[in-house]
Amino acid sequence: MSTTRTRPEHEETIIAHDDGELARLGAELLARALLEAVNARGCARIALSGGGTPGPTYAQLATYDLPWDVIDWFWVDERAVPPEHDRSNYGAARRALAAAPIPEARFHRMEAEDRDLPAAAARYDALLRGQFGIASAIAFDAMTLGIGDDGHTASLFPNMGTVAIADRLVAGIPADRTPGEGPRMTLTTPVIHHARFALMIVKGPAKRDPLKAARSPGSEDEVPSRIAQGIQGRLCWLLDRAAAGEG
Ligand SMILES: O=C1O[C@H](COP(=O)(O)O)[C@@H](O)[C@H](O)[C@H]1O
Repeated sequence: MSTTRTRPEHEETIIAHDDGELARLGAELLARALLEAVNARGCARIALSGGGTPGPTYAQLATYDLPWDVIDWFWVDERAVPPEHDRSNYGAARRALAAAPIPEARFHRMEAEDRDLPAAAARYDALLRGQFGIASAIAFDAMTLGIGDDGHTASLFPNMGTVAIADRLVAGIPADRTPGEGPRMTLTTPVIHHARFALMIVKGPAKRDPLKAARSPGSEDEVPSRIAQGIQGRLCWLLDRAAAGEG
C-alpha cells in the first residue's frame, strides 16, 4: 500500500460538553459512516481501538437501528491477553456492544495472546486481505483511534520505529517495543492512513498535551499519534473540554 502524505480531504474538531455528549456524538458519527458505506457498497467494515476512552461511544452505537448483519467488526490493536481478560480491547468492545444484535461471525478479533505473535499477526493480515480483496482496497469505512498519555496510538509506541512499518497490514509488536505494556498486535500506519473515516476520541486533562503534540508538526516516531495527520479520508477529532484545554 502506498503511504502518500496528503492532508485529509476533510478534517473537523468537535468539543463535547460532557461525557454523555461525547458518547452520543461519537456514536452518531460512526453510525453515519457505517450507513454511508452500506448504502454505497452494501456492507461496512469498522476497526475499533481500545483503552478506557471509547467504551461509552460503543455502547451508544449499540442502541442504533443499523443493518447489523452486513457490518464487520475488526480491531485496530490488541494486547496479549485472552478475550475474556479485562485488558482485552476485543472483550471491552464486545461488552460495550452487547445490546446490538451483531452476528457472531461478523466479529474478527486479533489473537494477540498467541505465543507465536508474528504468525498470529500474519493470520490477521491474511484475514484482512481476504475480506477486502486486494491490498490497495483496504480502506476501513470507519475506524476509532485514541491517544495514550505517552502519545501512542493503536499499539505504535514512541521512539520504537514501529510507525514506519509499511510492508504489512498488521504487525506483532514485541514487548521490547511497547514500554511496560507487553506484546501487542496492531494495524500498521498505511492501513490507518487509508481509513475512509477516522474518529479520534480524546478525553481528560492528561490528554491535553499529548493532543497538542499529535496535532503539531514533527517526528511521527517521537509522537506516533501524529500519523492521524496523514489520514486520507475524513478525520474527526472528538474531544472533551478538558482535553481541548477548555476545562
Ligand atoms: O493502549 C491503548 O491506548 C490507546 C489510548 O487509549 P485511551 O483509553 O487512553 O484513550 C488506545 O487507542 C489503544 O487502542 C489501546 O490499545
